[in-house]
Amino acid sequence: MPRAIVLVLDSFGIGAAPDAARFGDAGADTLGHIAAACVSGELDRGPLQLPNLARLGLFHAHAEATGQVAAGVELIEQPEGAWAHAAERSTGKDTPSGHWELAGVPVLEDFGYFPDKTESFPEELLEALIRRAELPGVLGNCHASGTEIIERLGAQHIETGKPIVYTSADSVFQIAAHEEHFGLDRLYRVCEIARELLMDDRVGRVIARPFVGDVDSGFQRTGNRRDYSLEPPAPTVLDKLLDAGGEVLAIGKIGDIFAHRGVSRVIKADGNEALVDATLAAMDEAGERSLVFTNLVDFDMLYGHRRDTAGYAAALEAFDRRLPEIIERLRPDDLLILVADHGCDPSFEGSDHTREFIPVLALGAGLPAGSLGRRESFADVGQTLAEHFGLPPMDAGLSFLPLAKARLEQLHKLRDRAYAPYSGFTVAALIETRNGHWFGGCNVETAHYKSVCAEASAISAMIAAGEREIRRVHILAPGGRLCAPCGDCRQRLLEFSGPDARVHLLDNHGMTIEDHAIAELLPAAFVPDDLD
Ligand SMILES: O=P(O)(O)O[C@H]1O[C@H](CO)[C@@H](O)[C@H]1O
Ligand SMILES: [Mn+2]
Repeated sequence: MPRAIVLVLDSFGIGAAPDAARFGDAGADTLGHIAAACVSGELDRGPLQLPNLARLGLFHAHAEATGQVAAGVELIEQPEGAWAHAAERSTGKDTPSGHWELAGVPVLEDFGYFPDKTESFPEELLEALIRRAELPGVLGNCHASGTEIIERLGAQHIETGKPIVYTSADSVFQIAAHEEHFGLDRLYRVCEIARELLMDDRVGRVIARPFVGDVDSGFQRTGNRRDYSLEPPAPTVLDKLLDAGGEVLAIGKIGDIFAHRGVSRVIKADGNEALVDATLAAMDEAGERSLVFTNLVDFDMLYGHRRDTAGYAAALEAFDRRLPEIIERLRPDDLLILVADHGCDPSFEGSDHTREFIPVLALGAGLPAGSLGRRESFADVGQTLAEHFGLPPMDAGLSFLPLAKARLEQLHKLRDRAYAPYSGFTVAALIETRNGHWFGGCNVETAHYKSVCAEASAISAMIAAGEREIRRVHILAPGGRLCAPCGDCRQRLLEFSGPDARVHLLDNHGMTIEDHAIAELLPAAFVPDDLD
């Protein structure tokens, strides 16, 4: 029975996304700029050493995303993993939307933001918070970096008892307070009240930012951070796995990010090393049909937002050294996927996230090594997980697993049975419906040369069985060559397809050579509404 291990290297982008300019992030490249800084001499160190990530195809993915090989890197001949670069469909570039999209649910409705750099929060909001949480007032009320603002206002906070509230370009309301002087439980309570007050404004997260220390020794944030997130807007692959009797082990801040929905167990650990340890322990004990889902937060929190390129490089190398321990623990049916949730280029101006492609590095579950190209959405990861666990398909995303063996055998059989004595061009089509059922067809020729295409015959089988909605069509042509549906069949497929339905043109091994939205295959189509 399948298991999956998904690690999110928080903020590890691999090059500006096509829409980066809209976010003020043109030219961002977290990995590329770290690699360049390492060889430039400015960090007083040698080239970035990530041999194990390279073996999974990391630098190949980066090169395909940016058109350039990262500085100081020589691409290895044959990576062992399957690699891709993926763009984000969600409208934000923050942690919740990134993770939810990875879990199959892109967030197309925007979150609520506080764009003003100072006096950022509405007066009524702060008044309500002060009243309900019985506070003497608040400090901050601006955009800030979390470490800088506690240095600046920590002493005043201790003196006045007023918590520090701040935000950033993300949809966040952050509250920093001293663990001993203010109290950790009290801070959590204040955050819960703020969460309630910010529900209607769709603010993605309220974050508790406890710290310790004093003016003389300086202030340090602790591992007791807590995120109070909105709930994902639709069932994620986590929810679906749980519904189907599976288990989700949420390591680090994953539980918080999904508002504890679709999570069987929360495992907290402080820092990347401890998070990797927790992941290894979870891999040892996770049963069949489990998802081990880890967020490695240090890349983002300690280095990306702090614009610490040397620290980011060292943290990547430290993770790379632990990667073999994870790979060694994989069982034959396990699928390992390494991804990120957004970028946070440490060489970029400001201290915010950057809109970037993320790497998708996958290993196991029969996935052949090689490039999986550009993925149009992080949701491809969620769809892949749904397919891996045999769950009903997600509404968004495209699985990058090859067609399951049994389905591929069915396609080959259908193609063998095709009746094409005149053209010799045998084709098979396999339709997957929205309800998760499958219907096959092959082409049938006749002496008067008016043949029935494979797609048409599969559609007939679907309709005869009482189903009407196509989700995907898999097409296999002679020799596994590329063969797109003819004009007639595009019209037929469109008749029974929702906007997300796709056609996959497969090779003999069941890998997608090309895939298209069915709607895009027939622009300016004549559709049922035109008859009204
Ligand atoms: O500067 P700190 O407090 O680390 O905050 C950062 O962390 C938040 C959550 O990831 C981001 O929105 C960014 O503002
Ligand atoms: Mn972040």
